[in-house]
Amino acid sequence: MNVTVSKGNLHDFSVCLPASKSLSHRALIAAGLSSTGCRLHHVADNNDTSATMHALKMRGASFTKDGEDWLVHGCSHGAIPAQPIDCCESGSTLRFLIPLFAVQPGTAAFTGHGRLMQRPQSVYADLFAKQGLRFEKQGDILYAEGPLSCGTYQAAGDVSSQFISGLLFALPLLPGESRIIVSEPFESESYVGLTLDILHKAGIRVNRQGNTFTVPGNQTYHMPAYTVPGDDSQAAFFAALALISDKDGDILNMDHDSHQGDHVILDHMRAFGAEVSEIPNGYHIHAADPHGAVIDLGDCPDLGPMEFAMAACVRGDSTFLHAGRLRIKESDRIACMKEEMAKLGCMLEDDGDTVYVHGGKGALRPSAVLGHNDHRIVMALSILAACSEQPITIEDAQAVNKSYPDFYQDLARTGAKISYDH
Ligand SMILES: O=C(O)C1=C[C@@H](OP(=O)(O)O)[C@@H](O)[C@H](O)C1
Ligand SMILES: C=C(OP(=O)(O)O)C(=O)O
Repeated sequence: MNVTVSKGNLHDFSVCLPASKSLSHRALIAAGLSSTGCRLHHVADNNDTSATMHALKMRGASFTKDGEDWLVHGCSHGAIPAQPIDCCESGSTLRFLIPLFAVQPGTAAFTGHGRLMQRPQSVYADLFAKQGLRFEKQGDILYAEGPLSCGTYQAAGDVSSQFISGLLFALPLLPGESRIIVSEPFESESYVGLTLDILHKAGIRVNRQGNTFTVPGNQTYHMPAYTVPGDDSQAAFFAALALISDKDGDILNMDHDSHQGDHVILDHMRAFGAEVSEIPNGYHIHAADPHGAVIDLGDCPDLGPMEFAMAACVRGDSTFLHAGRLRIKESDRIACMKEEMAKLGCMLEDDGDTVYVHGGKGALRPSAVLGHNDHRIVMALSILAACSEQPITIEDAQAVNKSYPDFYQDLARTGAKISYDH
């Protein structure tokens, strides 16, 4: 699908964020492991969370829709399906579920689409090899053998926190105590915090001392009823729109007490010269004095694409530190943003782990841009287009379905002009 976006009648706006994708995955998993049954409210409905639900069904959980809620009946030790488990394009689904299917004997097969099966699995590859278990990719199928043993798991912290979250979900189901020791730098650490929050709600005990997580075995999940909060990662798009377009934006369904690492978007917005104030159920963003900033993306990589684009439109240059892992997401988010922003006349340079964006861009050069099948690239480019007098066409725009299927409906409520070419 191609979508053409321009400024149209852009005005002050109010947008209500969808439910958090990260917390939805976690709540679905904790519920899918609870045999006591559980009601989940406001679960994010997108391709990634559907992949997690589908995989949990293959493991033996059942999900029934009751109005807006999901009623979940789970099981702690599920079946290993004969068919490959299709994780679609979701890194979270694949990395959270590999160890869960490996708590029992047998070999589970996983597959995926887009770039998923090329994204790194080195942390699990090493851990499975140490236990003499098969962990092997043949074409687009990954085979992972169980049973994992209790004991000590040494895991690199600089590839993806999703490996640590995956182990934290699975190790409580093993018969004895385990320890995970994460090496520095421990990047995207806040996401492990979200996993611990959900485990705690589900009655699972984990003792954390620094980078060492001690997990008693033989535990049982009891996920209580839970409402998934709004998605702070998605706030970046509309906060950036407010800053670049000089329209005031109310961003609703954003928890004031959020533990999501991407809540830091509010601090980033202040660093870029926005005034941010608390309002009931969210935040008000006002572009006071937009200018460049120095931003650390180590704990919040998903904010990168939108912030690169925003940085091009403000006065002065910006620097993004610890950005290297953006290369191993749904696309190489540094190379893709560089390529697409160049088409619009914006300049991004990179040097290893650091990205530099030259600010001060006035009118964007009208051009068709590619979304590279990456939802965050598509949404970042669409926000730039919504600030442009000239229409800009974004190709591959259906990628928004990965995390935010209603993105264009919400963008249309800001007054931006949007047309679709299916
Ligand atoms: O645990 C999670 O929900 C996620 C962790 C992050 O990945 P990394 O840990 O690989 O950075 C983030 O980029 C991803 O979108 C969601
Ligand atoms: C990287 C992302 O998700 P995942 O790793 O789950 O595919 C994302 O949502 O930007």
